[in-house]
Amino acid sequence: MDLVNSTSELKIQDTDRQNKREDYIDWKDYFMAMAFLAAKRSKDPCFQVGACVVNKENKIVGIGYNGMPTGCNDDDFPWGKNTPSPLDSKSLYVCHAEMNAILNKNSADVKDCTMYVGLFPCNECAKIIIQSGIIEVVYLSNKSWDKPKYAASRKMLDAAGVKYWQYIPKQKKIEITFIPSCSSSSS
Ligand SMILES: Nc1ccn([C@H]2C[C@H](O)[C@@H](COP(=O)(O)O)O2)c(=O)n1
Ligand SMILES: [Zn+2]
Repeated sequence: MDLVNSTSELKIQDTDRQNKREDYIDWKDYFMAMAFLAAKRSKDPCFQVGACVVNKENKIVGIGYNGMPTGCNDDDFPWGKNTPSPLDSKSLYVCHAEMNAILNKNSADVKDCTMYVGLFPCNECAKIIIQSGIIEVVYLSNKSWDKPKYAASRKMLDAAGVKYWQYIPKQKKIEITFIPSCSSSSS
């Protein structure tokens, strides 16, 4: 790029920086993205699920992902499924993302909060969601919708008046680059 072009490009960028950014992510994409980022911590080889609990002031009060309970070493406990012995199957051990997000809360309680989660909650998580006072669940995928545990989950959430709805993100992808933006505005 020659000097003239790069100077005019800089001028355009400087003018842009006088105004508020318009391409920031909205709250819902932000909270769902936080759930997806948390999921990246999961060691599950098949499903990485994350959940993010948000209060009425749009503050995150809990975040979690699916993983082995504290003290149960990820390398010693099984990650397989449908094993000859059920004792060797992850499902008896893994704490679901929803449960972890609620238990990890940094507030006194999660009453009247909304949960953002990558997968629709199972029946066990629905019980914990209801008992914790969460009033809304926003989920992205409902891949196992017809399985009994998800039907039971809906039945309980409906009875308890917990609202749930599928979120369609505004953007397909949110990229994180570990390079500061506005780095050329040195003066
Ligand atoms: N809403 C959900 C659903 C599943 N998980 C976790 C639990 C396992 O690590 C994995 C797959 O579960 P499966 O369908 O095989 O019982 O995903 C979760 O955290 N939250
Ligand atoms: Zn669950």
